[in-house]
Amino acid sequence: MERRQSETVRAEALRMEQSYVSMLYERLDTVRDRTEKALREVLARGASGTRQAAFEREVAADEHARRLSQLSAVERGLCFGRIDDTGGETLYIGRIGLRDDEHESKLIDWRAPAARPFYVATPADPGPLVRRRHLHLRHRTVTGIDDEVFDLDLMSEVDRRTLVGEAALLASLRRGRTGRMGDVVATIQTEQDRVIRSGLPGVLVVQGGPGTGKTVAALHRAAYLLYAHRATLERRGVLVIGPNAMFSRYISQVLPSLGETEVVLSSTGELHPGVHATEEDLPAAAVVKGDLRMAAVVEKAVADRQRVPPGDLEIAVPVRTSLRDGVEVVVEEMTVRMGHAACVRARDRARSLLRPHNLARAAFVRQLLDALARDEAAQLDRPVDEEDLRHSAKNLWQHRAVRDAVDRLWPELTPEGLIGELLSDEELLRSAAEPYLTEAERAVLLRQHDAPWTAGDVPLLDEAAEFLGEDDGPARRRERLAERRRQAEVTYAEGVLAINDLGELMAASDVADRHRDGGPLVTTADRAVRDRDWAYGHVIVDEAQELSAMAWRTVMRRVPTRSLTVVGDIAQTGSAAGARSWGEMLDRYVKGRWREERLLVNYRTPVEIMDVAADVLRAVAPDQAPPESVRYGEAAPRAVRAADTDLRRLAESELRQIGEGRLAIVTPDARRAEVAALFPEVTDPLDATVAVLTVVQCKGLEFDAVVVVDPGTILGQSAKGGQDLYVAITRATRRLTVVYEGALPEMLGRLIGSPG
Ligand SMILES: Nc1ncnc2c1ncn2[C@@H]1O[C@H](COP(=O)(O)OP(=O)(O)OP(=O)(O)O)[C@@H](O)[C@H]1O
Repeated sequence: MERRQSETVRAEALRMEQSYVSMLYERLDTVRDRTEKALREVLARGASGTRQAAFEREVAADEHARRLSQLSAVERGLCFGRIDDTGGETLYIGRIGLRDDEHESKLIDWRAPAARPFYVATPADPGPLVRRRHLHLRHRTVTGIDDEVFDLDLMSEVDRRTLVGEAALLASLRRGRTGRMGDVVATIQTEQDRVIRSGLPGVLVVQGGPGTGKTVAALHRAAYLLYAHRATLERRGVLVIGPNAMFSRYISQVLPSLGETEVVLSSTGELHPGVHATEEDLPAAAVVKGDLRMAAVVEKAVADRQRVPPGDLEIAVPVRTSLRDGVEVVVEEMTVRMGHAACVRARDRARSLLRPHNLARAAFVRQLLDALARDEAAQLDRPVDEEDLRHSAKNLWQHRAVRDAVDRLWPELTPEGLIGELLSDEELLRSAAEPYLTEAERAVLLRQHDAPWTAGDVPLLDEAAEFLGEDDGPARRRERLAERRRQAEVTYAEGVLAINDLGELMAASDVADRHRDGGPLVTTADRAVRDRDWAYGHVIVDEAQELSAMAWRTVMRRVPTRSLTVVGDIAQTGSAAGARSWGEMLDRYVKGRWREERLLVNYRTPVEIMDVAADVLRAVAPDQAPPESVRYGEAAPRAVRAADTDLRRLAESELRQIGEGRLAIVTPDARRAEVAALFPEVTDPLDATVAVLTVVQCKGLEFDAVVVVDPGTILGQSAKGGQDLYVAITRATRRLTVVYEGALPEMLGRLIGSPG
């Protein structure tokens, strides 16, 4: 009887919520229709008219198009929560804010201050709330509700619980993995909310064990910051740096699902425009490349390319040429000279300008040509007035031999050219590195000329770019011209915005950038990725424990304001050049000015699997505490002997167990190819049902079931092998199998009951 009554109450509540949610979707449709209509009208106005009219049309079209894509992005799960407070007020929380025609608020954006109680109320500290309700939607239908009633009389029973919306959270955690991270806007937890809404300025470090939602919280933080500081961030942009391109793809859908499409996702191997470094260095090379001494090595490598000849500079140049059969041939040559001491002076003077190498080159060339022209005039017994000298210098510059000589002495260099040659030429490397690196350290850097770029090369390329500067040739001139044109557009845009009273809503420079020359629209994100010197408004670094000291220099250059979110786990550091503490990497830049938030709850890995991981952590990093899991799993983790195991069969049976989910097989680096060959159908690991990955590759990802192959070799493959095993084990959301060779490592003893 009582049960039937509560079912009736529930059905009534569902009906009520459905009617509210239907109203919200109707409203969304209306706003979408209006925006679409406005866009169509603007486009229908055609391309004719004054420059101002064309400009206004472009601005309006772009704004409508952006709004439209945002409105489409929020279709799924538009509204997910409701709060009722002690004053009798009810608010609905959703992906965006919606108002009715009377301007009354119908849906609160999750990022608005008014939505905050939804995320921070706990039974122990409910704030003004009497109830929090989670709404579950399938398409536009309300399929369920979860209530938490903050009834003070019941507090003693529940006040130990700190999970927000526990039922909704657990339902979300139990879902099978899709290969792409999803947003968690409906179930953000209080400790994560603190991270997400922490202020924009300064450096926030988010330290937390595996599965504590560091990545997902950092991405929601990006969306929050864009909402709360749109004026600042839309112009300068937000950059999210992950460990590799696969990780960037893994997280790529979170921000669009929150209606934010303009955040730049990059990886440490892609921070230097034009280079996509996918390879990893061996640990010994990674350590040397990541060391700050490499900045001095690169500086010396540049200085080494500013040469003087061992004696006088002598260049044979044609004096007379004639045409034979239409081909110009040299009939007389002369040798023009510049004394050794003068060469040294020219080099030192060019260096003393303290300009980057490619920019100082012009000064060196000028002095060289001047000296050669004087010598030429003296030999030909010509008078030397300034005008003549300029003329003969210009003539000399036309000669191939002169240009070749200059290129030998002070070549125009690209970062790729400089670093590529430095690392593959024993002599260049010895000269640049001898003062700073030992012979053994130099030896590990040396590699083949055509070796692919590694992630560890990228900070070196970036460093080189600093010392080389852009060349002052045609590219630079084009750039200056473009900048002047841009300035003119900004002035023009300011005028247009003032006339139309839009000045407060849009920055003229943004408008000018997006509508310049009627060419393709250029977003902040587009411009930022292409520009090495771009200064972002905020940078989020994920898996930040892996960055070397040199990589931090590269990151810091991208954000002169030092507004950063640094996300990672010191206990998971796998790179030999990575961080042992946050202070070690950050104090150099922001000593005493970085703040830390800790995330302590693991939402990914069930208790039974986390117990195994905790044993590993205790053995390899006893000073680090593992996070606490929020739920129990469905199957006990197990260990099986490799000798008794057919990996393909094991994979098939795991896949049967997890149904729709995904399986990862994590192998030692040296065994990946051999294991991957057993699963030839695997293409993109993110889309495959079976992904065969090394530990580096699986970092940051998660899978319903994980098979760890040969843990003994993983443990031994580097000084951080223990951390690697910890990472591998904590990728599992439901099932873990360890396939071991010989004896099971002692730290995994729990898997077969007793150690040994
Ligand atoms: N509040 C939440 N609601 C629902 N799911 C959550 C929540 N927080 C985290 N998760 C889920 O937990 C899993 C782990 O999150 P995430 O990958 O962000 O953790 P992490 O701390 O970055 O882990 P790692 O250090 O191992 O890479 C993800 O599936 C994420 O969606």
